[in-house]
Amino acid sequence: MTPSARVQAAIDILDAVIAAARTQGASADRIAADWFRTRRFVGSKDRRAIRDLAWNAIRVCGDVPGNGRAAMLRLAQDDAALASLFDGSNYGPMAIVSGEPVSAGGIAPCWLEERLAGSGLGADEQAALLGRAPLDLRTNTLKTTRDDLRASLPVEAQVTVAPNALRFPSGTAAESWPQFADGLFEIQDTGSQLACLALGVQPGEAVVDLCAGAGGKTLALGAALQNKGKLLACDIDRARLSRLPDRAARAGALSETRLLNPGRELEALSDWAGKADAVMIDAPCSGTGTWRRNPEARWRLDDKVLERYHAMQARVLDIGAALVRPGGRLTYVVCSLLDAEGTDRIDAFLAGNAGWDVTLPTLPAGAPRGQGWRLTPFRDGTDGFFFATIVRRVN
Ligand SMILES: C[S@@+](CC[C@H](N)C(=O)[O-])C[C@H]1O[C@@H](n2cnc3c(N)ncnc32)[C@H](O)[C@@H]1O
Repeated sequence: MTPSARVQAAIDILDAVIAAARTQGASADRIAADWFRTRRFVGSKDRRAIRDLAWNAIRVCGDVPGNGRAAMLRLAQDDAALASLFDGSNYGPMAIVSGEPVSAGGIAPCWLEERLAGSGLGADEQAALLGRAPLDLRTNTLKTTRDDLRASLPVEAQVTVAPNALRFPSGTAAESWPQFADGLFEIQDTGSQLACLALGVQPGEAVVDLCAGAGGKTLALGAALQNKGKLLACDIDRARLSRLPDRAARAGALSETRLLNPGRELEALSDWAGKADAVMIDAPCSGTGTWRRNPEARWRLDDKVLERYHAMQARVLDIGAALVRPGGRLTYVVCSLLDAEGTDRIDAFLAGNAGWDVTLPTLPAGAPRGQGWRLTPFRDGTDGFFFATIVRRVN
């Protein structure tokens, strides 16, 4: 493909991403994957270049752009080489017309930038939300050690502050390595690994991962249990949860999965009521802490969407709390840095439920925020997370 044709391809993908953002349709990742699947003639170098162009354009447009061309023109404003590719050549974008619409820049829609600022995130912190994330993996300590894994890998790795983490440049194809097929590691951000450590799981405990999804955190909890004890992974999403058993088998992690009926979750969990030593609640959230990976997610948010998340967060907290034994604990996690989804949810829970105490984790990164702990891309070099651990009093 010519460089100009790559730009037009990125504009076409952007048009689809923008339409999907307006209608809560497919994610940008999904859209790009579908686009490339139906154009097998596009080689891997072209794919990478097209994707980089589209994602960079998404990053520089704070609010939903009018269309893909206006978004790409925003990127081209600070990049003369890119602007010169608007040359009207075959398969390339039409030449730039003076005065044509260019999307506004920014970190996020204005209302959302205000909420981030109100949640204690200054300009540097906000800008870092849109950086490029490295690729982190978690050594599966059920099968190997971090040092042995590191020595066996084809690419040089850095260690991070999480005890089992290794870090590689963005775009590293770690899932193609044989060590992945052998279950020696999982792809997991350092922040997510630290959030799992906050639950302090010990071998022999009875642990529930209430919002397990496809099991990213479940597998880390299973490794902490050393397969001694009980681990139950639940979710209301059949498709996500159904991916867990194969992953657990590859990792050699013992866990039971249980699909919950939305609105009737506790009926299916009656055997666990008041019995769990530890409950992980990786709650559904806006994902403001993962914009490095999904920058278009900020175009999908509005107050209604946020309110839906708040209701879901309150609900999973109530369900999880009902499972904790006296003296047991619960860690509430969101990959969002908005206080409304983090410390405010814990405040609301504690205001409505007597008999719980907050405990702060001891971790090698992050800092206290309200009733919990916060990790940020700018300060900690991880995805953005808030988590809080609360302990149920014995009487
Ligand atoms: C942030 S995702 C979990 C990601 C997963 N823990 C991981 O580490 O990959 C939140 C999950 O909560 C689930 N969820 C939402 N409401 C729920 C409910 N009432 N009970 C259980 N799971 C729920 C969603 O289906 C979604 O999979």
